[in-house]
Amino acid sequence: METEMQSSPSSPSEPPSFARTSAPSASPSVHKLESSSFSGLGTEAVKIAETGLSATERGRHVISKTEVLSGEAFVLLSLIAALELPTHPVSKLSCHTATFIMPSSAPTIKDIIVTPVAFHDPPLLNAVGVHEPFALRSIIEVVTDREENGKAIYGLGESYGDATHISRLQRAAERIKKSSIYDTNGIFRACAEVMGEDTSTGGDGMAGLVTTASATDKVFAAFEVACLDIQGKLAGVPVCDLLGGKVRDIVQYSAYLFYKWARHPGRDEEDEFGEALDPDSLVKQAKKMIDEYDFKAIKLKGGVFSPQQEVDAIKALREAYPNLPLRLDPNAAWSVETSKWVGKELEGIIEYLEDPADQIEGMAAVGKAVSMPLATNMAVVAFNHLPESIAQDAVQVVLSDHHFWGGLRKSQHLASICAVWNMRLSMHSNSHLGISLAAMTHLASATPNLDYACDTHWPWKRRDEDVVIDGALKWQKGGVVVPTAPGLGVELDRDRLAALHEQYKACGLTKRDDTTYMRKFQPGFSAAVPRF
Ligand SMILES: O=C([O-])C(=O)C[C@H](O)[C@@H](O)C(=O)[O-]
Repeated sequence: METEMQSSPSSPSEPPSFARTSAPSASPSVHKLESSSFSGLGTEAVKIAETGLSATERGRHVISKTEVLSGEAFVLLSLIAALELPTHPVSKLSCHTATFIMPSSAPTIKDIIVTPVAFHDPPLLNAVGVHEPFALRSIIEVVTDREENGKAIYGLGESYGDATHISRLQRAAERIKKSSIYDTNGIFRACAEVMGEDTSTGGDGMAGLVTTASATDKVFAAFEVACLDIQGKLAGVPVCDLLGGKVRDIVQYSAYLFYKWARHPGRDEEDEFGEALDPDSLVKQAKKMIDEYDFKAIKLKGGVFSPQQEVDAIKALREAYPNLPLRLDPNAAWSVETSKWVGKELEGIIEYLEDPADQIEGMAAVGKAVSMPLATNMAVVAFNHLPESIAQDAVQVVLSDHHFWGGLRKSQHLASICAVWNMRLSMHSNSHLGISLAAMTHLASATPNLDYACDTHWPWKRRDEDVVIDGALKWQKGGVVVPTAPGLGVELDRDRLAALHEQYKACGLTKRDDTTYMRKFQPGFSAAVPRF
């Protein structure tokens, strides 16, 4: 333990004022507690220290003094009582100003490892093209300076796998080393600084479907989740407890249907779902997913075929599943007029229509003409989009996504804003692995108004491909049981991580680009909106 007392010329009559400052980087685990004046405290401290009592007894003695001492004085005397200071150095406390250097209880970030991975992805069709044979992600391991059973305590995050995004994560990782794992505000500032210096372009990780989210929030989110994972592990509580406690034991997800090809052209592997290019095959797809997961809501990714075909598909799903809420999402592929037509056709059939038209203005125009709520994960994807959207009443449901809304706590800020402005909340997803599913589940479990069934791409992932040890995430009744183990509740499987990293290196992809891939097979394909 290091203690340091320094005198200074400040007036003894000034009230004590303390500032807790981060220690110099050379000694990251140490914090300074400074006082400009300790008028009268030296005497009190000496009296307590000289009692010869044990630390616990000295603590009690300090508590008995709290009625007469200011808060700052109480802090100082508590330190003396608690920190086993030997009597003789304390007796030298005849100064009026002091700086204590005490060991910090906050673990700091010792290292961050960002590992790009690739996992198999079926040829799922959307408005901008078709999924490539591999989905890319980045796995973020934040390693602390603390150990348990001889192993460093670490936290996990998961994010996009585009090379540009990975390079941003790596640069931010260097900047936030030595930060306290509790200082997520400081980590955010460091990410903002790094992004302020960034000149790279692209890296959205979503094939151009979401381009206006905050790059800082995207970089920060992965580190925030990892820090919360560590905080939960250290406190012995699940992440949902750090977010206010779970309000539901199971987080519901929707059956996320896609039009799809049977296999990637030129590749042998056929996935378990087969082709789905018409209403009947989509109903079959829904049945397969619902039989396996017991999903209680259905979402269809549209924007692929003519609006009439997609309306027919929704009507077929309604017939097959009369009681399940339905949603249709064409990723802004329709004009305002087409959107209005679809809205009228599907009145009373779908619970919300997701991103029918482009931008806040397009959504607001559609909203004036249709009766169902409009949802978005394209028009409103950052906090600075909210005022305009609210002013125009452009959307009634925001699809949160902690990967681009700045992590779990900022997603909860979004939830509060939605509650105030009478908007509802759902959750968006992209192809992802178990770390993201755990984070999504903790967030939704602890956010009371995030009460629509969330989106997930989980059923599209091969069961044997992940980076976490199997068994922690349990599917039940259409949802994921909120993990109760400390932190996110998932642990890294290093062999699987290594295998998916090798797959990343071998697959030759460096960014998600559904459009270029689609053009290999349909050279005239255009992702420009509106397509219909
Ligand atoms: O709801 C959405 O817009 C999405 O899920 C975006 C995804 O990237 C989806 O379109 C996909 O996986 O093709």
